[in-house]
Parts: sequence; structure tokens; C-alpha cells
Amino acid sequence: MGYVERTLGFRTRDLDDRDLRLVTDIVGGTIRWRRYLDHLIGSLCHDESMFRSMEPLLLQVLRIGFYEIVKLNMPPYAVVDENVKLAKVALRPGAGNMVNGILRKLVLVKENNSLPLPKLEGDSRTQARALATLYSHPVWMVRRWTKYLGQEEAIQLMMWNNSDPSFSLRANAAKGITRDDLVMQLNSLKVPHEVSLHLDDFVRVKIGLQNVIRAGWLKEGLCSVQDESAGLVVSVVDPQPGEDIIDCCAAPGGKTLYMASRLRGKGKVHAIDINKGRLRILKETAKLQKVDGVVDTIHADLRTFAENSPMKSGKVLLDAPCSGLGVLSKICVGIED
Ligand SMILES: C[S@@+](CC[C@H](N)C(=O)[O-])C[C@H]1O[C@@H](n2cnc3c(N)ncnc32)[C@H](O)[C@@H]1O
Repeated sequence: MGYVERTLGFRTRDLDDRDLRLVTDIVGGTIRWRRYLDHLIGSLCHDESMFRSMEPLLLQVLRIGFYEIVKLNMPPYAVVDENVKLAKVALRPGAGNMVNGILRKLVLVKENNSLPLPKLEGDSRTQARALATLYSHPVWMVRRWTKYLGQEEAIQLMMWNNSDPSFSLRANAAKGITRDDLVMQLNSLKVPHEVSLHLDDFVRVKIGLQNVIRAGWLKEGLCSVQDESAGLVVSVVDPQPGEDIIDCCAAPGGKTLYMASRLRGKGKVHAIDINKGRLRILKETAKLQKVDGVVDTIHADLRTFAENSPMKSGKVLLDAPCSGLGVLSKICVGIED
């Protein structure tokens, strides 16, 4: 699920759809582009020490203003006005003057097409540092991707990471929900969507996830947020009613639950995981999604599990821990060096 949406939670309940999307975008965008924004803010401060010693809240207000002007291309003077007000309310009147001064400098350099950004030149280390700023990624990541993929592909990957993520929803067949039901619900919520080209139960959603959350469909287990890529893995396993399947690194259960729903009440998915807390989430979600009858959770370390347990199955899924770098656009974290 979108981490930003989840973090904002109830604080946004009084906003209309348009404002909600804007807030979500600003929060996600300022986190994603932090390195880039901080570089610009630092460059437009009088000196390095002014930037280094800036109060966190003031820096945050500036990041919002910079993001709105540079990345969202919002009307600059409205942005200055709003963020000056914000600084005055959040901090004190004097902070408004400072925000005013720095944002106006930004408006000027942007209008003159002279944003103080690093040039892509020099040795590979210098270029990596420039790319890290331009695309707001840690230097080590830029160096690793440039080495393995080449500069062009590394840039494409970083642009993808910083783009707005899209999500997929899976209709929960175990609760009698078809994709058509899900589409009808999305239509009634006015959430733009398109059906998956690859998976019968999936619908793609770019914006409006908050509306789905508010409608309670996720809480009631009628559908779940699941990547199509995860769904495709399950398609390869192709669970059939009556089968016994072992899911070796199962929690929090995205693939287990989809496999379970495809068993149509007959068979078992044996869900093994070393992490008790994550396994508990899996168990609770299985109940919510009405597949608990075909899910058997096993708290165990896979490295020793096989020695003590003679479990056999024709189908075994191993979704081992990974770096998580493939889902950066979705989890929207500030990635540090
Ligand atoms: C990539 S996640 C699995 C995601 C899951 N398949 C899904 O679709 O939601 C990897 C999981 O492996 C588990 N894990 C790591 N080492 C393990 C071990 N030695 N034995 C069992 N599970 C392990 C972690 O606790 C984590 O939940």
C-alpha cells in the first residue's frame, strides 16, 4: 500500500479529492527529491553554515516551496505567499521573511533558466555525485547502477524510481468478489483505473487509492493492494484446487494469500517465515480475506526447517529477502548515502 497514504492517514480526512492528491504528491515528492531540493536550497543560502544550521521545520517549509516551484511548476508567487504564511504559523514571523527571501531567489533563477545544478563532467566519481544530486539518489547507488547498467540506463532507472507510482488492486475471489465488481466500485468512487492486461483479478490504479481506502474495501478484505509482478509469480505457480503448496518465505503474505484464493477452498498453502510478527499479519489477513481455512502458518527458520520436517510438495515458492530497490518508487523513502 502507498506508504505516504498510510502515513497521512486520518489527517487528510477532511480534504476533497483534489487537495488530497496534492498533499500526497507534495509529501511524496519532497521526500523523493530531498537531495536535489537540499542542493538547490543550500546553493541559494548565503553560505554553507546557514544551510547546515537551519532549523528542521524551516528547512521542511523550504523543501515544500522548492518542490512546488521546480517540480510541480505551480504559480511561483502563490507558492511564495503560502509558504511564507506556513513558516509564520509553524515557526514565527521572522521565519516568514527568510522563506520569502530564499523562495524569491529561486523564482528568479528559475525564470532565468539558471538553476544552480551540478554539471555532468569530470571523473566517474564526480559524475556520480552530480547524477546523485540531479536524480536525488545516494552516490553508492548511482555508482553501482552506472557500473552494471551504464549511465543511460541508470538515469532511466532513477527517473522511474522518482516517478509517481501506480498500484494494482486484486479482487478477492475468496470473498466472492470478481474484477467486474471491483471495476463497478471504482467507477462509483470515480477512481480512474484500467484492467490488467495480464491477470484476470487485477485492476491498475494510478490515483485515488485514498478513496478506495476510505470506502473500506481493503479493511473488509474485499480486495487488496498487490503488484501485478507479485501476481505473475503466482500465475507461474498456477495453484489448483486440492494442491498442497509450500511458500518458503511467506510473510507478510501477498503471494500466499493470492495462491490461497486460487485454491477455491480446497488444498493448503503452508506459509513458512522466520519473522513471528510478519507471520501474525499474514494470519490475520488470511482470516480477513476468508482464506484462513487453506493457509497453514509455520514459524520456522527455513535453513533448518527441512532437517526436522518431512514436508513434501510438488510446488514450492521461495521468495527470498531482497534489497527492495525495485520498489523504491512505491515505498517513497528518503534514500540516504
Ligand atoms: C521478500 S519477503 C517475502 C514476501 C512475501 N513472499 C510476500 O509475497 O508477501 C522475505 C521474507 O523472508 C523471511 N525470511 C528471511 N529469512 C528467513 C529464513 N531463514 N527462514 C524463513 N523465512 C525467512 C523474512 O522474514 C521475510 O518475511
